[in-house]
Amino acid sequence: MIHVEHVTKRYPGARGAVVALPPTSLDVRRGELLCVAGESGAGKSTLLGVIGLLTTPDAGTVVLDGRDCTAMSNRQRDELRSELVGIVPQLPRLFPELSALRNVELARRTPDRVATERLLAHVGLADRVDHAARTLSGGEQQRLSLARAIVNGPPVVLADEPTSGLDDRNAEVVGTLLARLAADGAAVVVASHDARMRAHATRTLELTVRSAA
Ligand SMILES: Nc1ncnc2c1ncn2[C@@H]1O[C@H](COP(=O)(O)OP(=O)(O)OP(=O)(O)O)[C@@H](O)[C@H]1O
Repeated sequence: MIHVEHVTKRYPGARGAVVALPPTSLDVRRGELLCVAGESGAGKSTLLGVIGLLTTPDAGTVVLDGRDCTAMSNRQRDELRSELVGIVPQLPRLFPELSALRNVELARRTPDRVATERLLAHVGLADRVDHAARTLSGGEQQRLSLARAIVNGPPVVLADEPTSGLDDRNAEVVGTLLARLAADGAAVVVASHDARMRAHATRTLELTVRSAA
């Protein structure tokens, strides 16, 4: 489902180029949960951005569901992303004044209140359906963010540090939900240096900080 070959990314810096992502290759099939680990600055978020077609690599190839994204226009990339990819950002991006239900319904391609309530129950928010997002706890907001990302059943799910700042109970809930998505047939990639998240992975890829040559 995800094929990444020799992608790299650098940014210009005051003291020479910054290596945001060293040459990286990976394959993730449906049913797998890959944990991308590595110290701060190793390129985990950059790699997720490249896979999610938000960041264009300097070199290398990204193929999603058999479709080579290398030469795609921004519009084609946007369309493919909305068709295939669900992204759980590091910090939940929610509409704070809107209810949990509205937050998910706005992300849904075809409105379906009953299905949204079922999804919210699935992520443990059955009793928070009508609560404004801003009134939810950090763990609840993270689960709501996950619900938004998966509402259209994307075959590719990318999550950036989904357990950071969560207590053990919420971290376990989020890790279990992501593992279940993989078991149900998604290709899941999680950027995390959290051992609690790594415990749910079928595989781990360790990135290391590189300095520009
Ligand atoms: N837009 C950008 N412009 C300049 N430098 C960037 C940009 N994005 C990332 N970088 C640099 O690239 C490197 C990798 O960043 P990235 O956010 O991918 O690391 P990370 O492994 O996700 O780190 P963390 O665990 O702290 O979130 C860092 O040195 C970062 O400062």
